[in-house]
Amino acid sequence: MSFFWIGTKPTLIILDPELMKEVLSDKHGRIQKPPRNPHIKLLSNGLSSLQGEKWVKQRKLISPASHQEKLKGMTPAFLTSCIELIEKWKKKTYSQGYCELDRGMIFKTSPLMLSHLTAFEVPQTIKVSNWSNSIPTASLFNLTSYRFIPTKENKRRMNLDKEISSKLKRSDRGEKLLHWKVESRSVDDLLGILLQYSRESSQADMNNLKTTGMPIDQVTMILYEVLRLYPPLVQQIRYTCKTTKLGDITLPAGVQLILPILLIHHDREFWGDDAEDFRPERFSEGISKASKDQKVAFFPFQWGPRICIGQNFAMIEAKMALAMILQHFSFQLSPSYAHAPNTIITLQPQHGAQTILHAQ
Ligand code: HEM
Repeated sequence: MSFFWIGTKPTLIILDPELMKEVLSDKHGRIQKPPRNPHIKLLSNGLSSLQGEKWVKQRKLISPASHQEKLKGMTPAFLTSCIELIEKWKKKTYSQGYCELDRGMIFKTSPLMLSHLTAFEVPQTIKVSNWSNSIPTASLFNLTSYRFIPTKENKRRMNLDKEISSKLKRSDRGEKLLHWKVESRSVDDLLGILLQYSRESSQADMNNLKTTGMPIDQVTMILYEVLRLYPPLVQQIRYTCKTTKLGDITLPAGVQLILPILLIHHDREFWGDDAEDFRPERFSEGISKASKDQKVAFFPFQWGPRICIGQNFAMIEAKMALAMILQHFSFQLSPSYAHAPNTIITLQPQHGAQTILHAQ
């Protein structure tokens, strides 16, 4: 633990994963998330920014949709999305057998993805990928009214917002979703909508995926290792709102707690001398055995009651997408790629992730 001041805020950086878990597991309202500034609220005004009773209510409402069993039923919908993407890439590679892509292709706003994210009320994945250029400017001018000034970036953001809303309104599923949101009906309704999506047409591809025997466990391992080296959220901030005992020390109210996820994910003390290397095999026996002394030092989805509600969803979707894509294409970094991870709310490649895609 190291203690210092940021401006007028007494701040504690927590470097011990056990203490980090303690902070994130607080159920007594002693430790909370800091209030968000209005620009961040624009990006994400759903569950992740709620506190107290409102959070408890909404989390309870959404939780059933995030359980593994429920999500399994959504595989046809995931598959359809992947097939659409593969078809698009096949067209691009058709003439030369390869093409160069930049990041963001996967996050092009497919109706399915829109409905997923809206369902959980986390529009940030889409919005961050599209708005990333506007954020540094916004954070420079940390003024509540800045977002209303009709700058080029603000206009782009407003248009994107309109586009997303109108896409949702146009599609049948979208209409149902909006209805669902307005009336707060059961989450099962939403899953029903997603399940209907192309159930029959994608069954053949599901069978195909099974017979080609992709080493799905290895795909998992790869995803974990990527999330260890490049966790989308590099740190979490909390603050004590009451006197709080943490480990051996008692903190007064008003102490800012910084949880440096990225730093812990790269710490040799927990991951060994090869902490900087990309070595998916370290997860071959699961998360708890991946780090030294079986201490869990892996927090890409956070921990405790506010753990990412979309983690199963994200992992299933990513696993399936990767397994399917690798059956049709191989990847190679483009010579124009420059490795420069950068944080604009989430960790992302500053100059893009130019990749050469080869049709198999
Ligand atoms: C690799 C992908 C993802 C990662 C690494 C990730 C990570 C995280 C993290 C670290 C948090 C805690 C944020 C905080 O407390 O400030 C969080 C919260 C959340 N995530 Fe994710 N997430 C991912 C994908 C998703 C997806 C696909 C969804 C929805 C379908 C989702 C929905 C949410 C929600 C609703 C919360 C707020 C939970 C709460 O406050 O109770 N996430 N996520």
